[in-house]
Amino acid sequence: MKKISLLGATGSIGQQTLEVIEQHPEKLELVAMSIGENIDLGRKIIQKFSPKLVSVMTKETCDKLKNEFSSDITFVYGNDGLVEVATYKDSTIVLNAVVGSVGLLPTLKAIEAKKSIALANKETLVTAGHLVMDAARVHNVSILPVDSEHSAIFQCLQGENEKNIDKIILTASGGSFRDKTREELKNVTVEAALNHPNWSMGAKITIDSATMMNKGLEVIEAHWLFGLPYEKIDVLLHKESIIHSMVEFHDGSVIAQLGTPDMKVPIQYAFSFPDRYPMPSTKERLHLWEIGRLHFSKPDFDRFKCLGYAFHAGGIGGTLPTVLNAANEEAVAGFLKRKISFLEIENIIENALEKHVTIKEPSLEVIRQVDEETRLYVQTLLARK
Ligand SMILES: NC(=O)C1=CN([C@@H]2O[C@H](COP(=O)(O)OP(=O)(O)OC[C@H]3O[C@@H](n4cnc5c(N)ncnc54)[C@H](OP(=O)(O)O)[C@@H]3O)[C@@H](O)[C@H]2O)C=CC1
Ligand SMILES: CC(=O)[C@@H](O)[C@H](O)COP(=O)(O)O
Ligand SMILES: [Mn+2]
Repeated sequence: MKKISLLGATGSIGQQTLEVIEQHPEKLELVAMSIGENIDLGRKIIQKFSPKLVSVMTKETCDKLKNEFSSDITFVYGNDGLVEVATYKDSTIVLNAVVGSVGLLPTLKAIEAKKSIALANKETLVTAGHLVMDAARVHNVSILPVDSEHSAIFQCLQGENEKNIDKIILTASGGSFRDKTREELKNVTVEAALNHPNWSMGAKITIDSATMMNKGLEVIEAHWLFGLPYEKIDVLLHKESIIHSMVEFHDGSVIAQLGTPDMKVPIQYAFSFPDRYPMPSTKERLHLWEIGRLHFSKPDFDRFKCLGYAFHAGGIGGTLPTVLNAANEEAVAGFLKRKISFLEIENIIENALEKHVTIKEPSLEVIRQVDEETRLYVQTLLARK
């Protein structure tokens, strides 16, 4: 039985993780979880799964829920609460599905507590990949990718010698506006941006997908997970999201992982690895004859500027990816609140990157400082709008 701590149970990945747990009750059990602001959904999850430990965002919510539920359930709150869930004594694996760099500290603490990490929260690796991967090495802990592309690459690499990799090829749908020109992007709405062609996901990642910052974050995530230089990481536009990514080896062979666009597959693989659990018989399988044709093209870096910013920040390293991530989180929040236009997201990120003087090999304290300073800088820009 795998005992799971789930960070971000009320989100898109969190909900799909709970479905996977329900589908395999003899193998998977939820023992601890965190929720954000969605208290109503949180209540329903607690009633259904009876976790032993629950973290919420505020003391007020914590006190309220303590009065509603039996004393068998412990309630905690805030960033310390996230860490308590991540390090809960009875859990063996932590699935981190919170959004944003708030996921960094719980990940590091879970690694120190020797929990396996199933990582959906890509911002953690973008912000401080060197700290996370070093900690995983020191504590001999596995980081199992949940992000669909990285799970695909991880699956393609099973039984392979990493020295034979020529490159990895991350596929990208191109997001909600993949067929629009830059001129047409000037007046796009939040609603249109939230309408991803293939995946149903949380708001922040759906906007990232539309700017292609999602793919940029994934390039940096891949660099850390697979220990590859940026020259060996390619991005390929593939609008159907059927091939989830590929690895090209030095004998010219290319191995790909395919499947319908369904996050429950990589979530489940992170739990079942190195085994595989069967897919429920009710679930639709991949029928390539129904799809007919798959399409591929190279991304245009002038069209998708965020992709270029991510390769640049990743290549320089140090604190620059921290700035990239924090500026992006704040700019996307500003767009979702309708303070700025879609194209202003990339202008803000470019400004923040240009202004920053990179610090090499930053400590956690420096990462936190740079993250906070960048957020304040972007908030100042947003306040002028
Ligand atoms: N959705 C997807 O298909 C994929 C997502 N990912 C990555 O997985 C992560 C989660 O994405 P997704 O599920 O879409 O996001 P959602 O926005 O749907 O969910 C985020 C979760 O985090 C919680 N949360 C948000 N802010 C805080 C905070 N400050 N403190 C504590 N909890 C918080 C939310 O709580 P509440 O809702 O209760 O406020 C919710 O449970 C992201 O890093 C994303 O990039 C990667 C691949 C695919
Ligand atoms: C499901 C998943 O892993 C997302 O990160 C997805 O890849 C987003 O799609 P694009 O960024 O390719 O549009
Ligand atoms: Mn992805």
